[in-house]
Amino acid sequence: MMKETIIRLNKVSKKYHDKVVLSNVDLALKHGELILIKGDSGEGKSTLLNILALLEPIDSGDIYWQEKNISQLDIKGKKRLRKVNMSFIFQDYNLFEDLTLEENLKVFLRLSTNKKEDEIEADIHTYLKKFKMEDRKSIFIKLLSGGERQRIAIMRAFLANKSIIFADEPTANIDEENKKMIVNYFKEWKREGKVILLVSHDDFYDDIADDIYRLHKGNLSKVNRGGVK
Ligand SMILES: Nc1ncnc2c1ncn2[C@@H]1O[C@H](COP(=O)(O)OP(=O)(O)OP(=O)(O)O)[C@@H](O)[C@H]1O
Repeated sequence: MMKETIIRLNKVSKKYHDKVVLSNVDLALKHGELILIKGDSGEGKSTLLNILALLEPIDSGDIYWQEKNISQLDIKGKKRLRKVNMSFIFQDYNLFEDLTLEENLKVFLRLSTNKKEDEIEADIHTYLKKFKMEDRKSIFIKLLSGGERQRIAIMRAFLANKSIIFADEPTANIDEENKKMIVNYFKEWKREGKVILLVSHDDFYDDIADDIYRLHKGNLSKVNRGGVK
């Protein structure tokens, strides 16, 4: 079965001042796929992620949403697409330090979804259990470890239940055992038809990636994996 494309970049270029960060980049994100982006520091991985997330304007090229050209969409329209369809796992977590874990999840869901209060409560309960964090729910975020925060950031993206997940080095602080757990969640997301765009140096994800790309000097090239997926 052909996988449906959600978002696609066509010959997208971007520079900051004189520095070319992306040069004629083509990339399609399809339902049920995990795409891994690698590249040295400063090569433009976050810029690429931000462009796909409609957070960063482009200099030239086109962006298609379900094969409709949205390059000219205004900020409001982009924001709407983002709110309905996209969630993020960032390196700095963006958690509220002075709220408890449970309060964090509630505030997040109120802001990022249109779920009703009883749905929010039920979902939080389910996911706290799933991520084995029920016993941490009343603890202030500032008292939790780096690994726990990272798991919470990932749990939050699950809870938001959007079709595209953008993750920038999501497991930098996580031990092997928890990494395996996270990888299993990514697999579950793929099975549900979600798209995951992952920026990571970690070879840990190579096996579950449908495609791996390397960004270098503005060019995005597919890594040849010798036919093995
Ligand atoms: N808003 C901006 N204004 C000017 N230059 C920028 C801006 N954002 C990024 N850059 C520059 O563009 C280049 C690519 O940055 P980007 O953050 O996308 O790289 P990266 O591959 O994600 O790096 P890292 O792995 O270190 O996070 C860098 O040289 C950076 O300094």
